[in-house]
Amino acid sequence: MRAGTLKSADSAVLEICDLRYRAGDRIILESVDLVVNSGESVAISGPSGSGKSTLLMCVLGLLKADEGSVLVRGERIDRLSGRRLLRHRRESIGVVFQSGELLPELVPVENVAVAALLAGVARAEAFAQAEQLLADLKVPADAMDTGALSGGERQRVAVARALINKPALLLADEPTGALDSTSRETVADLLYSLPDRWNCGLVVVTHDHAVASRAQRRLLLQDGRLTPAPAEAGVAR
Ligand SMILES: Nc1ncnc2c1ncn2[C@@H]1O[C@H](COP(=O)(O)OP(=O)(O)OP(=O)(O)O)[C@@H](O)[C@H]1O
Repeated sequence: MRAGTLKSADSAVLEICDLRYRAGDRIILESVDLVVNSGESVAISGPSGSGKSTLLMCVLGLLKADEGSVLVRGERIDRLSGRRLLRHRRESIGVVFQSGELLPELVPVENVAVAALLAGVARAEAFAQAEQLLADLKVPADAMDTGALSGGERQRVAVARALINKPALLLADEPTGALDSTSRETVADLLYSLPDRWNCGLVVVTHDHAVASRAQRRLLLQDGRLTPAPAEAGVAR
């Protein structure tokens, strides 16, 4: 067993145990517990400032919590740093942000392939995989720059980029926040189809009740704790 690896349930891709995070004298995460299995979708809602992005940053290993543990695919990501952290993140986690974080002057296939290239995949293979994914997600691969695509198309490119390294865990932070209602539906359809199709675990942070309600489990982050969301959670901002 490698250092920092604990034996965990076979299907658990994310295990957070008693996570506590404090910023100055303010407690952001009081005690957060969460297990996400492969093939499962979880939506997290909560008031603005409740710590949702902080929680995702802890899962990515970008913020170190004061106490508690975060295992991604059985490995203590909270104990990794430097290249080992980078590699575990690249190999295990895909991320979709609201803004897409794409380079507008590149065509979609370049934006997607770059994530595979960074993970060490050979150029021809990276481009072939990117083209396949974009065809699967019905986005033109190289007809125009990414910046010229619609918001929904750009978000599908962002999903393709998050998927290209076949992550066990997919994190989406407000993935539909910048979209109109039609594109929102399309992107939500796509995201929620992924746990089944790719057998990944999906965590969606969203204020959108309609998007949250499609997850298998809906949770509310409030007062530093995750609890099952009441029916109306996700509306509050
Ligand atoms: N280094 C820091 N020092 C002080 N406060 C911080 C620090 N980092 C984060 N915070 C505070 O922690 C709180 C949680 O922020 P976070 O972005 O995680 O909330 P959020 O639930 O994602 O909010 P939103 O829904 O508005 O995106 C905020 O009040 C933020 O100002």
